[in-house]
Amino acid sequence: MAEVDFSVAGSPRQNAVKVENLSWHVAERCILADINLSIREGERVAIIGPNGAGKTSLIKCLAGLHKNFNGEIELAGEAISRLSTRQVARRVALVSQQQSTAFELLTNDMVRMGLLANKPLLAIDDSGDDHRIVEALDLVGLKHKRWHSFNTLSGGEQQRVLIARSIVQSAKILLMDEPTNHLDIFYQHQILSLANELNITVIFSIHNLELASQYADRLVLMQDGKIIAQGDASQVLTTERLQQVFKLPCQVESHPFNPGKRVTFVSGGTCG
Ligand SMILES: Nc1ncnc2c1ncn2[C@@H]1O[C@H](COP(=O)(O)OP(=O)(O)OP(=O)(O)O)[C@@H](O)[C@H]1O
Repeated sequence: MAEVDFSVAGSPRQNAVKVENLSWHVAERCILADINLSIREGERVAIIGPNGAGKTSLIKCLAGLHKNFNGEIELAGEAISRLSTRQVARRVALVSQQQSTAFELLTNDMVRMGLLANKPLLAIDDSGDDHRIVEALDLVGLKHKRWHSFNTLSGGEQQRVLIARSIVQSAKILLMDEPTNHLDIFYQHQILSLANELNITVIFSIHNLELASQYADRLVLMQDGKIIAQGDASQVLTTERLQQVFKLPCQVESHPFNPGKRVTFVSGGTCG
């Protein structure tokens, strides 16, 4: 299958992320191969693809969680392999799939963790820190839950707290691994709009192709650990390609209410 070229003519913005010839193996198994990707500052990129395609693995590589990869990953022009954990945390915030904590942490504690990218672990909070936590919680509409136990919040509220954490972290790249999982339709839209309103680079993996096309400037389609297409929704979400990747007959149309695509799969059918 031919790879769709993606280029932005005359863009003055520098790359937030540049990935060259990335591969990642576990034991003898190749999980990611031949990954090449350049993401501009402020771009919103959705990583899509079937189960096991390598979306989470790629996001973890970009977050600095997998260190034993081959190839090169640059964050704002610096090779990730030359950055300390704290330096990576100053560049990248990660919202991973919603998880309860083993400890009884308060919402405030979860958000406060974002401050640690920029200050020593045992440093005492000053009034500026306090203000930033409140401001971030206010932005995600959860100031009133500041002193509640994180584990008692709903899935959507927990995701918003993790976004508040990334706001106080002040990273210029937000990575989100399936941020809409377990969320109702309202919160799915709310989380993705909120992320886009931050005006930073946002890279998220997602199964819902319509949300991907609605909220991302660019889609990156993965299959079997490789990028098989990237570009805007019209370039990537073609009937032929989706049928080949998802093994179901489908129809792709312009969405009637937003600039994205409407994709309908026919259940029970077989394809490819
Ligand atoms: N640490 C690991 N050790 C061994 N295999 C792994 C590891 N991490 C990922 N894999 C394997 O790599 C493949 C890709 O996994 P990954 O979680 O990246 O896919 P994904 O596209 O995010 O899938 P999903 O849509 O199901 O979340 C899977 O087959 C998975 O089992």
